[in-house]
Amino acid sequence: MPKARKHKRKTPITTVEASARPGTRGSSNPIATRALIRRFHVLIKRRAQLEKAIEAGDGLENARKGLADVDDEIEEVGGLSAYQRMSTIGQGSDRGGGSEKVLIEWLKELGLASASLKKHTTLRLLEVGALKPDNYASCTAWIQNTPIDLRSNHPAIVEQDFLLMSEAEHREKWDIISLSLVLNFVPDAKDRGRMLRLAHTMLRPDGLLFIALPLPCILNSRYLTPEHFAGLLQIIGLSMIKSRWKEGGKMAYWLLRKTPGKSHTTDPAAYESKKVLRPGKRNNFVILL
Ligand SMILES: C[S@@+](CC[C@H](N)C(=O)[O-])C[C@H]1O[C@@H](n2cnc3c(N)ncnc32)[C@H](O)[C@@H]1O
Repeated sequence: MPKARKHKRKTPITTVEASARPGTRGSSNPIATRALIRRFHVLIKRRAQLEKAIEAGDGLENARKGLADVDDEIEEVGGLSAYQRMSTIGQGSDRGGGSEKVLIEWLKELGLASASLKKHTTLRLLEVGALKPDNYASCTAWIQNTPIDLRSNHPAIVEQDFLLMSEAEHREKWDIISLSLVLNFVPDAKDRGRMLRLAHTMLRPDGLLFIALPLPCILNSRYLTPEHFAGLLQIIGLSMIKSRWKEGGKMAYWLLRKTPGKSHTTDPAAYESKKVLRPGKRNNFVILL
């Protein structure tokens, strides 16, 4: 466990740009929006580290003080609700629209829309990390969406932590699960791995998992490359059927199919602790089993 660092307060994000402040309707400044999103990610990661330190009894006094400081700053920047608002604004414009467009396009390409319409059935979709209740409103004839989020900002979004959903209750229940910009929000690398395994359990045989991540998570991480990520997915029992990103782009998308058996071609030990795969000035994003 790293020592609790002396907390040096940075300039509060709320002073960066007035239009990005919590309670303000929108930001016309994408730099301020991205600054808040990035700072929020740093704060929740630090928070998770401090909570672990407290649990383990490491440097208790410093860790408690650090946690109180982090909580103060999270509150100062407007908490999860400000983060969600900035995400809606920032990512929408960064991506030219929500990632649901990519998923819908792929499902249509696979013939799933027409097959469901023909059979008069709907695909059960669990949308994890839903900022809006109606992302799939154009597909209600063939998709029955259940949007969930840690913090619901609409009555139609169920307030639920995906990591706390009952495995027994949801085993093989879902046709599709969407984790769009959610794995990178989860502060702990092992919890990210747990999230993928849980999604695998909750999908019906042949079910589909959709993942969206900011491109630097795989193209500019010390610990994760596209190939390493593909190996991890294989171990969990997810085979890649579609992927999309371009050099210089902002986002990466994957569509994965639950496979019956887990792959034994890759050594799971390679995914249990982080290893530097590319040195240099890079980010630390990683997913561990
Ligand atoms: C960056 S937003 C992404 C929203 C949207 N899916 C998109 O692609 O734009 C991440 C959302 O995931 C939610 N989230 C993170 N971890 C979660 C969990 N364990 N269970 C449910 N929602 C979660 C956060 O509360 C946040 O609203």
